[in-house]
Amino acid sequence: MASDLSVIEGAKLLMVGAGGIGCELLKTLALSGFKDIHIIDMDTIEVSNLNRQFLFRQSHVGQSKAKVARDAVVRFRPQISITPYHANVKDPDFNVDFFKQFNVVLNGLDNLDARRHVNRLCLAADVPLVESGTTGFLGQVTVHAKGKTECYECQPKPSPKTYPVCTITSTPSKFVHCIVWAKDLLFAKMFGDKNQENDLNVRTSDAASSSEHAEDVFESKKDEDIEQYGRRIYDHVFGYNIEVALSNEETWKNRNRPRPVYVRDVLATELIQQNGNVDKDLVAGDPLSVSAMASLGLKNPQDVWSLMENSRIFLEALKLFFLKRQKEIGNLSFDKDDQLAVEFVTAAANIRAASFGIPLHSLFEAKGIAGNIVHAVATTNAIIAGLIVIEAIKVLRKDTSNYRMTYCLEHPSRKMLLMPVEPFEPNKSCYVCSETPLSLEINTKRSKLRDFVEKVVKAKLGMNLPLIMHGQVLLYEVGDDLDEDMVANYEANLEKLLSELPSPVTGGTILTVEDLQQELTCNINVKHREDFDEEKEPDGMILSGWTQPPAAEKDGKESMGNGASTSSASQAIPLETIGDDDIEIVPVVTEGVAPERKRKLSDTSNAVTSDLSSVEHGTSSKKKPQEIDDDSDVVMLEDGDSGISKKKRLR
Ligand SMILES: Nc1ncnc2c1ncn2[C@@H]1O[C@H](COP(=O)(O)OP(=O)(O)OP(=O)(O)O)[C@@H](O)[C@H]1O
Ligand SMILES: [Zn+2]
Repeated sequence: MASDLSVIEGAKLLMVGAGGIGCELLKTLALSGFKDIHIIDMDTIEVSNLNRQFLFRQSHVGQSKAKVARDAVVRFRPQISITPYHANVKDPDFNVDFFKQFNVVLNGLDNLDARRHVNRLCLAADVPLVESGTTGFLGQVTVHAKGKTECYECQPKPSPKTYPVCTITSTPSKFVHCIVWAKDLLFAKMFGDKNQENDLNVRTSDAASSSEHAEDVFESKKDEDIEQYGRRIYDHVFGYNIEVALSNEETWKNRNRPRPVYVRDVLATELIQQNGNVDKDLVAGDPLSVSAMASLGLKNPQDVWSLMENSRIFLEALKLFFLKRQKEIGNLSFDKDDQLAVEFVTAAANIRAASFGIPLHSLFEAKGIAGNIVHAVATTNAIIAGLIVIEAIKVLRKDTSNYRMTYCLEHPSRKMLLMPVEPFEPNKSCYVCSETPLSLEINTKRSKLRDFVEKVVKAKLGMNLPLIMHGQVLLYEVGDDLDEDMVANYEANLEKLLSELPSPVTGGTILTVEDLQQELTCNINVKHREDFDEEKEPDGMILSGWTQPPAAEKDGKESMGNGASTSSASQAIPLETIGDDDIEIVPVVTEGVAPERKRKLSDTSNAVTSDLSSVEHGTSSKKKPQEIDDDSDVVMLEDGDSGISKKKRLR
C-alpha cells in the first residue's frame, strides 16, 4: 500500500466552506502535507467570525473567505497550491466534471441545502465525501463513498422544530414562543413580503374576522406620523389583540390569563413624545449601523431591559426602520446580524413575554434564540477538522474497512469523548443514491404544477435546476439556454392544474424529475387523492417512499421512522444545519394534542446528544450514549493494543 505521505502529496482535494471548520481544516491539511487544495466559499468575512476563524483578521472584514484563507496559509506554506473560489457551490460551473477532478471532497458547511447538493454531485462524480458539522461542544464527521457507505441523504434529516400555531399566536408559555411570534409573525408582517401568508392575527375563536380587520391595521393612515403609527401598532398587538384573546374564556380555563399592555400604561407622556434621538450615533450610509439601543443610550446587550425600556426600543426600532431603512421594507427577512432587526424582535418578544408573565431576556440571549445560535466552540471545530483529515487519508488509501463516523460528545460516554462508529451500508430505499421511486398523494384536479415544483421538487427533493417529464413530454424545465417560447410555455404550465396539463397528470401517472446539474433522476408515482386535512397536511400533498423521521426530541425515544432502513447511524442531526430556518410554525387540530417541540439553547444540545444514539444499530428505540445498556445492539470500538480500534458488537 502506498505510504501516507505519497497519497497525501499526490491528492487533489476540494474543500467546501471556509468558515469555522474550514479554517481549521485548511490549516491541518496544509500542516499534514497536502499540496493541492481547492476551496469554495460564497461568504465574505464578518467581524463575528474573527473569534474562531483564526485565518482572518479585522483588516479582512468584507473580503472573500476562500481567498483570504488561501493567502493566510500560503504565507506559512508557500509551496502549496491553493485555489480559492468566492462562489456558491450550487453555481452551475461546479458541475459533475468539476467534481471529478478531485480525489476526495471535504465539507465544512453550515446548511442542509448545500450539503445535499454536494452529496449529489459527489455521487454523480463518484468522488468520496467527508461530511462534518459542529454545534457548541458537539460534532460529527461522516464518510460517504458511493456504493460502499450510506450517502448523506440515506436517512432523511429530522424536520425543523415546529410549534403549533396556537401556541405562538395565542398561548405562549416560554420565551422562545415569544421570539418566534416576534420574528416570524410580527417582524415578517411589518417589514417582510406583504404577500406572504401570515398568522399574526389568527386566533382560535375569530380567525376570519380578525384577519380581515388586521389588513388595515398594519397600513399607516394618511394623516398619521410615524410616532403615532408605532404607538397604534403597539396598542394593537400588545393591547387590543390580547383583549380579544382574553374574551375567549375557554382558552384561559387552565392557563394564566395574559395582561393587555398599552403604550399609555408603560410610558409617561413626555417619554412617548421624546423617545430616542434618531440622528445621534448614526453612521451615514450604512443601514446596518442604525440602532435603537444607540439612539436611546442603552449600551449593554447583556442587560435585561424593563418593560418600559423594551417599549421604548420597540417604538424607536420601528421608527428607525421607517425613517432610515424605508427602501428595504417589504423585502426584509430576519437576520441575526441585523442589529435593528434583533432590537425590534427582542423588544417585541419581551413585551409579549411581560404580558404573558414569562421572564424577560437580554438582547444577547434573545439574539441567540432568534438566530438559533449555539455559540461555536473553536476547539470542537479543531477536533472535527483533525478527524476529517484522518478520514480523508483513509479514503485516499482506499482503506475502506477502517472508515469511521466519529461523534464528538459533550460528556464522556464509556470514558470516551470521541465515539467512533462503523459506517452503514447504503439505504436501498434512498431516492438519492439508490434512485428508488417515490409516491406522491395529491389532488391532481386542484393542485397546480407550481405547487408540485415548489413544495415537492424544490423544498422536499432539494433540486436546483429541475426538469419534469411525463413520458416523452417535457412539462417544465429551468435553464439559461431556453428560448423565449419555451420559457413562456413552462410559465403557463406552472399555472395549470396537474390534470389539465398538455399531458395530463392523474392517478397512476409516473412523473420523472431530473436535476441536470446534480445528475439526479427521480421517478414519482402519482396517486390522486381528493381530500387532505388542512391542519395536519397543510401542503395538500404527501410524498412518501423515503420517510421523514420524527423530529429528534420527544424524550429521545421515538422510532426511527424509516422501517426499511438498515441503520440509524446517520440519524445524527447534521449539526451545523441547526441554522437559519429551522423553526417552523405548524397548524394543529387540537391545541395541546400535537407534541410541542422544545426550543431552548440547551435543548438543541440535548436533541443532538440524544441523536447520538446513532451508536445504536438497527433498533427502533433511541437512547443517549450515556444510557446504552450492555445488551443493546451497539457497534462500538475499543482501544486495542495495536493502537487501531477493533470493532466490537455489543450484544
Ligand atoms: N452554498 C454554499 N456555497 C459556498 N459556501 C457556502 C455555502 N453555504 C455555506 N457556505 C459556507 O460555509 C461556511 C460555514 O461556516 P460556519 O459554519 O463557520 O458559518 P459562518 O457563517 O462563518 O459563521 P456563523 O454562521 O456562526 O456566523 C460559511 O463560510 C459559508 O459561507
Ligand atoms: Zn443515499
